[in-house]
Amino acid sequence: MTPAPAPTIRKALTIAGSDSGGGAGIQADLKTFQELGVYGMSVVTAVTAQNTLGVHAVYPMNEQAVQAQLQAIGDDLPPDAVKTGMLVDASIIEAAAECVVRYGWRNLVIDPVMIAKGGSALLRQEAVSTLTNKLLPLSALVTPNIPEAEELTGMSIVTLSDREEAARRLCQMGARGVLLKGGHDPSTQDLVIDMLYDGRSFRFWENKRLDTRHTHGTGCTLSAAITAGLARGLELPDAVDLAEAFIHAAIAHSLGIGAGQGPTNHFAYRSTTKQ
Ligand SMILES: Nc1ncnc2c1ncn2[C@@H]1O[C@H](COP(=O)(O)OP(=O)(O)O)[C@@H](O)[C@H]1O
Ligand SMILES: Cc1ncc(COP(=O)(O)OP(=O)(O)O)c(N)n1
Repeated sequence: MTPAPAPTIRKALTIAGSDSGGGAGIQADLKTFQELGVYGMSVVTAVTAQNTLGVHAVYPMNEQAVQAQLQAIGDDLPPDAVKTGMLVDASIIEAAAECVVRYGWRNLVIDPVMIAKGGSALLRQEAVSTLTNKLLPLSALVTPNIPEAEELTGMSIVTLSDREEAARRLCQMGARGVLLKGGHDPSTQDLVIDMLYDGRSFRFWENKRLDTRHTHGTGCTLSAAITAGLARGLELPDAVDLAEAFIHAAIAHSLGIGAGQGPTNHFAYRSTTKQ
């Protein structure tokens, strides 16, 4: 009997910080990749001592350690899609940008992580301009929440037309696409509205706003699910569709662990959806 052909293994890389509590960062990304059938790889930029009560300490990796991890991936395991999360400082952003160019990595999703929900800084303020100048122009998609979009564009975002203007500006700054997330918008009380702009048109995803405190790592999980979709060969709107379903299930069926703001449930999508 002829053996069945080997399945194509799709690979995704996350360049991000470690969350010891497992709800955000590298851990959330790898769980999401695994759940969506993509082989996950990681470049660790920092180790955080973190749980559902907050970020207790941050230990950045040195630049050489980050470069060595990037090179190890680039020389042997070309990813089909790449996402970035906590990038700490300008030197790490530059190392990541340099490898994206050197190895020709496509499907780059930037989650411009700046401040954890508890208020801890995950990116140095002076590194924001390096992110916009060096990494943004290489991206297929940037996924800011509203405060991050305000920081990146320098404009305040209150209305829906502000959101559209911010997305246009981010594309003018070099991003190919923008997913502006609505979790932080107080004006939509019963709904969360995420908006995709591809440089030409807008598309909206409206979901019921779930009444839960367990939303730690939602941004990481959403961007990792989009990255997994792109690695699997989906077009951007279809990858966002998949990721929206994944994050909504993960929040709706949260695990309820920890005394504070707990993680989402990365198993929920698989266990509630016919695959
Ligand atoms: N209470 C909620 N109910 C349902 N979806 C939510 C809720 N909070 C956030 N989301 C979704 O989680 C994702 C992350 O949103 P957001 O909170 O804006 O970003 P971040 O986690 O980066 O701060 C988005 O897809 C958003 O729609
Ligand atoms: C190591 C690490 N990376 C990113 C975050 C931020 O996660 P995010 O999904 O944006 O939101 P919160 O987890 O802050 O609620 C993090 N906390 N740690």
